[in-house]
Amino acid sequence: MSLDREHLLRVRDSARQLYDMAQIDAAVTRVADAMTARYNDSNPLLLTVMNGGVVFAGRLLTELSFPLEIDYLHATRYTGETSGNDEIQWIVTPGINLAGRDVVILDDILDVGTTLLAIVEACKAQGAASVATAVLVDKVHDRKAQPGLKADFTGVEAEDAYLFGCGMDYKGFWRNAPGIYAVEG
Ligand SMILES: O=P(O)(O)OC[C@H]1O[C@H](OP(=O)(O)OP(=O)(O)O)[C@H](O)[C@@H]1O
Ligand code: HPA
Repeated sequence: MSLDREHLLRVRDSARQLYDMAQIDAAVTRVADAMTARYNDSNPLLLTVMNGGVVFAGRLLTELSFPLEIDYLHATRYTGETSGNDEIQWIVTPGINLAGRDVVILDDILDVGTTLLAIVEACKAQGAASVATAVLVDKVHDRKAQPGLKADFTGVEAEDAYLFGCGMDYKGFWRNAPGIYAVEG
């Protein structure tokens, strides 16, 4: 999507930083430690949800020192907008056979949770032995798809604002922003 450059710069410059990269890296290390405690004796398959999961996955993977495989999928329900559709759209499904595997889904954000729930169900339907979820950010509000819905591994919690940075986009941009930012106004 191409958007007015001035608008994009204004959104970035007026945003409020909620977490800087030092705080993000500390959170990623906590997630890595918790995943190590659970998967140290197995060889899970880590599935990154593109596009948003790319930064989280990149920073997490080198902190894990047990045998693992990676693959990715691309599912979206926001498609460059700031509010989502009820149905998720599958663009790429995992290339590796999930049957009998311990699968861990990696994504940037658990917002309503519709996306993660659909992906978990799809992995179970393909015969995964177990399916866990890991997100960099859990947005705190009472609109979760299921009451009390949580990921198995969570980096940080964030307030109920539209967020960007560390993989999360504002209308397709600023996934590259270093840290987590709340759009103002
Ligand atoms: O919990 P939910 O309310 O379902 O929202 C979370 C999902 O929304 C974003 O993906 P998006 O559809 O924007 O695709 P993207 O990864 O390409 O940004 C994000 O990466 C999560 O996958
Ligand atoms: O706050 C958000 N920011 C970016 N992507 C998202 N996908 C769901 N919620 C968000």
